[in-house]
Amino acid sequence: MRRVLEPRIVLAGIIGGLAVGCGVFLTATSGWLIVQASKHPVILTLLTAVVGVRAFGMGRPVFRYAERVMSHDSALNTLRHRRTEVYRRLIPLTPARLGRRRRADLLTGVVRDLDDVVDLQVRTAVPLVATLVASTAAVIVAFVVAPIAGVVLVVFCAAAVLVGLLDLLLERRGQQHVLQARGLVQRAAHLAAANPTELQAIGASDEALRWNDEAQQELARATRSQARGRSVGIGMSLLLTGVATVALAYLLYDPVVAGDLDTAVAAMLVFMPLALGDVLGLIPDAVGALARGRAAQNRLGQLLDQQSAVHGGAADPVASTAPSLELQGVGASWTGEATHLEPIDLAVAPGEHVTITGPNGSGKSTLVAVFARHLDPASGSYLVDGREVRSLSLHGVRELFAVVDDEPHIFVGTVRANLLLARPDASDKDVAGALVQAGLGRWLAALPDGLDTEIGDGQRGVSGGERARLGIARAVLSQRPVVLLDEPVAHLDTPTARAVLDDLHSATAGRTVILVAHQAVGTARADRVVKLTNYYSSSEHVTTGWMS
Ligand SMILES: Nc1ncnc2c1ncn2[C@@H]1O[C@H](COP(=O)(O)OP(=O)(O)OP(=O)(O)O)[C@@H](O)[C@H]1O
Repeated sequence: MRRVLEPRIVLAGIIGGLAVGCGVFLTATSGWLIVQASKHPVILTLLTAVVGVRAFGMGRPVFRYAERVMSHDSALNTLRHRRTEVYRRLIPLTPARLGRRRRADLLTGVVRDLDDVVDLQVRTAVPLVATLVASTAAVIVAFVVAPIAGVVLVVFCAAAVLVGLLDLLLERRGQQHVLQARGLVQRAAHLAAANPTELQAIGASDEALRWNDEAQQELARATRSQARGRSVGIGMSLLLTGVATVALAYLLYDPVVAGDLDTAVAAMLVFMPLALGDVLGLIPDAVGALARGRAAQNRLGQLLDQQSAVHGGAADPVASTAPSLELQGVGASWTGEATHLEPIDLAVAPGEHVTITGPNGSGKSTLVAVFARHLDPASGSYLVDGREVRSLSLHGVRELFAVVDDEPHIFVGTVRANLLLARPDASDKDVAGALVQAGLGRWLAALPDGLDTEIGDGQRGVSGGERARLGIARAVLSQRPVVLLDEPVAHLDTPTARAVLDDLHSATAGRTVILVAHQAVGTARADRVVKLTNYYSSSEHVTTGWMS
């Protein structure tokens, strides 16, 4: 709450209160002016009210503008800091604590949640402070002019707050339903869009479309029910405004209650609930944003409050060229409960090219995660250049490794920008050299704008083989001494996979390579093949005849 109600946001709320207050007093003064004018008084009597109407009329947009500038400036500033903080807290959790959600989905969810959290300032705090300021000012004026009008306005405001609480309750319930339905739509759409050929092959296209239809219908139902909740809130606010206006008119025109109150002043007071109705009408939207923001805050808390799966020390690794890597009885677990990598002894010499094979689920990717420092060993020792890895700085050790997975991400942007992620200060010559080494020389030569060619979603298509090679080119460009590859050719046909791996071994001569691949294609040019099994507590080593 302290982070939402920052001083600048409170100030913006007060300025917003002046803006909506101007609106309330503009309506009220207009009421006085119309009734007073109907009595044909001396024109000077009306001048003060005319000046008031002009001042309130001009004050409203000026204060509104000032409030918008200040609140948005503050919220964007908060967003900048919170995003940096969230990314800083996400990095140590990657990948072990992020579950099996696709990274893009996770990031989209985090960004959306963060927007909702920061919206608490602009969409909840500012309107609520503004409503409080304007309604307090209106109630005080009403009390001073005619206490009975003050009482009616207090009851009106209290009832509006109760309606706001009811809105919050309905909004919270609807929110949950909408989020579940949105998740369902996302999963169904992703299934159909990402696997059209596979679905066709197993004759499940119609079933996938039906699932999409059902998910959309569920989302429509959830959205309709949420909108119904909101409209109940808005309808009740309007009803309250009507009741308060009629009640005030009835009371103020009753001489027993109002005494000898001037009719023009009575008109001014009767207009007040109408004008306040507009102000209190901000409450349903504000509580909607409050429910969304709180739910987003909880989700982010659950994600970010997790303990990191890796812990490093303070010492820097000294290796600038390929380090020696050694696992002594290293086992690992993603969850801390089951064992996902049986204890293994494995020493990798500097510059050695090792291929890891084994059946599905034998822990090949887990082994890569341990090497890359994405996961701490659950048992045994992992030594880098003979030093226990947990005594070395996490950042320093991670900098030794270039990691390539089975689906290297192609960002929307130029070929150059996609490569420079690996080494931002690389020259065009280095970038082109890395592409040539990864077997993309002819591809680069055929690109219409060379390194400036746009690739990624909706841009120039990149085939599976080209994508795998782009991942390898990034690893080559990074100049990191150890390259870890987790099934980089998993989605390629055998001849293409062989060609890609051939280029990989040539491009990384002199560097250490640890490659997870299938026996059929990944072993030909490796110095050594290590086979993991599900059943034994040690790995089986097969040495091939080929040496780099
Ligand atoms: N991020 C993760 N979170 C939780 N469990 C995981 C995670 N990654 C892998 N596992 C579990 O660890 C075990 C070993 O999986 P791993 O992916 O390392 O095997 P693999 O040999 O690479 O399998 P595959 O050939 O199918 O890729 C499996 O039981 C898997 O469910």
